[in-house]
Amino acid sequence: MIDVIEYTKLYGDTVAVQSLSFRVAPGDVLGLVGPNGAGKTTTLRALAGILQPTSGSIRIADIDLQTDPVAAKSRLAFIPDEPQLFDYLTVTEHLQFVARLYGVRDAAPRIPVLLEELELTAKKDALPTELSRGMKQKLAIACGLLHQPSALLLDEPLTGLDPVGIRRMKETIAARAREGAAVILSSHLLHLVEELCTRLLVIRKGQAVALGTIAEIVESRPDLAGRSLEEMFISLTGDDTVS
Ligand SMILES: Nc1ncnc2c1ncn2[C@@H]1O[C@H](COP(=O)(O)OP(=O)(O)OP(=O)(O)O)[C@@H](O)[C@H]1O
Repeated sequence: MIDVIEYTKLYGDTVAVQSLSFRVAPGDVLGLVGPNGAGKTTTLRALAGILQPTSGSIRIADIDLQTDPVAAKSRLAFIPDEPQLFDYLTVTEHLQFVARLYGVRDAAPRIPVLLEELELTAKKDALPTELSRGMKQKLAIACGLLHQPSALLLDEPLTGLDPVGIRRMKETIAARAREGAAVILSSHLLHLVEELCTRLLVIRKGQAVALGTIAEIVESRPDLAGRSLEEMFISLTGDDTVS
């Protein structure tokens, strides 16, 4: 479960996110969408405990991220759009290191299964410099999944993946939701969002302009009925939505 209550983040005078409140239940995949600069990355970094809120609070699996950050962070995984890897650790060593950090007891049998799921078995002894962009992305995701997080935060997870990799990544994300993770996925790829997400949060200029299933959003905005998600996005994030 992910709970965001009146979250606000200012960078100096810039309001990046304003009074954002939403909940992601176990098994839900929330699509976080909005134009460039809308506040998506700021929101994900806040949920990962990297950015302190200016005001408001965030709870991960019912644990307050500000008052008990270590416990809350141990229940989540944040996979940023640019994979952050260690230059001198191989693929397998990355996973072994993460297993130690998170105290994963059954890492030894789980690592080969994850490597296979993410098509990295052949590269298990490779260093990051020997991996393609897509392989680095897959390794970052494998590291995030190893401790079976209750909350999974993904920023543009398909960047750099080939068509087979994209299909497998979608299956990987959907499988984690089926197993009970609360997933937030930020992407500009609206077809991915439409396929994978059970609910949408559309933000613009740091404010929520729509939240719910597509049916719920259409119910509150009947003018959007029959429109494609792309048309809905353009209409919801257009200049007349937020003053
Ligand atoms: N470190 C920072 N210092 C100052 N302003 C920032 C900082 N990071 C982001 N911002 C500002 O906060 C706002 C939200 O940025 P954010 O990166 O969250 O947007 P985004 O929705 O992820 O955009 P994109 O789709 O382009 O990745 C923007 O106005 C941006 O310029």
